[in-house]
Amino acid sequence: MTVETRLITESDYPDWLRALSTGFLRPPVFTDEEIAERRASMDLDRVRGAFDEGRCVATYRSFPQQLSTVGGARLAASAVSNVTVSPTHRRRGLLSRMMNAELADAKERGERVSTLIAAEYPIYGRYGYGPATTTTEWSVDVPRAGLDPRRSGPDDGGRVDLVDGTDVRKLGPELHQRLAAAQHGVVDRDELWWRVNTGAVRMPAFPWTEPFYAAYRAASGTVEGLLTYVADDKWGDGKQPLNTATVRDMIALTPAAERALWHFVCSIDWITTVRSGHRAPDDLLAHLLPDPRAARVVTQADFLWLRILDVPAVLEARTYPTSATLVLDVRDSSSLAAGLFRLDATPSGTTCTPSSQSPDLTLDVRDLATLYLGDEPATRLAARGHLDEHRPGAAALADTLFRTGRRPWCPDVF
Ligand SMILES: CC(=O)SCCNC(=O)CCNC(=O)[C@H](O)C(C)(C)COP(=O)(O)OP(=O)(O)OC[C@H]1O[C@@H](n2cnc3c(N)ncnc32)[C@H](O)[C@@H]1OP(=O)(O)O
Repeated sequence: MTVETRLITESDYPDWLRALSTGFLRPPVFTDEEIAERRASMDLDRVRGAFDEGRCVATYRSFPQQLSTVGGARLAASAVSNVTVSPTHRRRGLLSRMMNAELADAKERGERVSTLIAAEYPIYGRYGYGPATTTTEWSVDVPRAGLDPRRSGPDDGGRVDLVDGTDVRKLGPELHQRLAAAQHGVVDRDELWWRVNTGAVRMPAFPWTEPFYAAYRAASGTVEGLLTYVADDKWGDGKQPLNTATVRDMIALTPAAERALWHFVCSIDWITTVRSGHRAPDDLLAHLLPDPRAARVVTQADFLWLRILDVPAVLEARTYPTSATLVLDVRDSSSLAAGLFRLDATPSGTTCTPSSQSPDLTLDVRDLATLYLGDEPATRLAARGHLDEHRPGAAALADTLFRTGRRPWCPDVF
């Protein structure tokens, strides 16, 4: 049986969407309106499929993305999404064919990294991707948190106001730009993201529940935070409220905003549980509660995966807290990014160039991805057997160079 993998054409698109839903175990039916809406957001030059006797049996898409690195610079990324192979055609190498073609194209286009959110951990390491951020979700037992039940609002001169989706579409993009400049690991959100996530565009495959939105304004009058949450209207047999508030999105540009919005959602009458949604592992939430043990971690897992395509460009793009030199031997089974590189880092600027010196550290390109945004120290990678140290102290030096004060965080699934 010959199965062809290729970029799709306009006429393939409805069948491609059907295959995508089939692979994600969602009902494979679409209205004409949904087909048109989804088609408008896709650049067919970056949409691949596999075809068997004319029927689409695998899907794969990439789109241009900006990834915030340490220090606030944005890296041109190729974001990979919509990866499926129909259950009739699994484990015949279709994903590998589409992935290898797309990574070569991304490198050719000059994209520095490829990014994705992995459905399952074992899939993408073989293609040079490594987990680069961690996601944490907390469940807060509100009655145990110890917040003052008489609390009526922020005590810092700021205020929290309920707003609507139109306000969020106006306020959100600028707040998100500021978040992206301050927080490494953040990926950009386009206009469609804001429309879909405020209900302005609705897709039958993703039933919409209108959420509540709240904005925090500092005493200066500047909006510094936005919160989106839903509640489930649950009551106990004894007529006690047992509502869970689930946070869909929270942007907090300052610790004051973070504090005000967490305290707000944990103080809403009838809410006895708060689910935090995808947060950074070092989110302040637990420690903003008088009793931090009221916040229990319910999810802790890898989140954003990175595939470095251009080692010098990527290493030069981020900032480093101190001056040091390291020679890295980067291994890459596909040869897209392999090489020996000398990193001369300083707080005011960094160069990374091919080198012929003997290496201080050897690591696979996927482990460089895990090191890159500062989520995992080099010494821990060495302890796990993922990094070889050739010069004593080199791994500890890499810790100093790559670690960051706050952990990287990617708020979005894509
Ligand atoms: C970014 C995203 O979109 S994440 C979403 C990914 N999609 C899904 O999880 C949907 C359900 N799963 C699928 O559609 C498919 O199983 C896919 C896309 C994950 C894999 O597609 P396949 O065509 O079966 O993969 P392919 O045959 O190219 O496999 C390549 C290698 O990866 C391995 N592999 C593939 N999928 C998995 C998996 N889920 N777990 C472990 N190993 C896997 C294969 O065994 C093979 O290993 P080998 O090189 O040692 O022989």
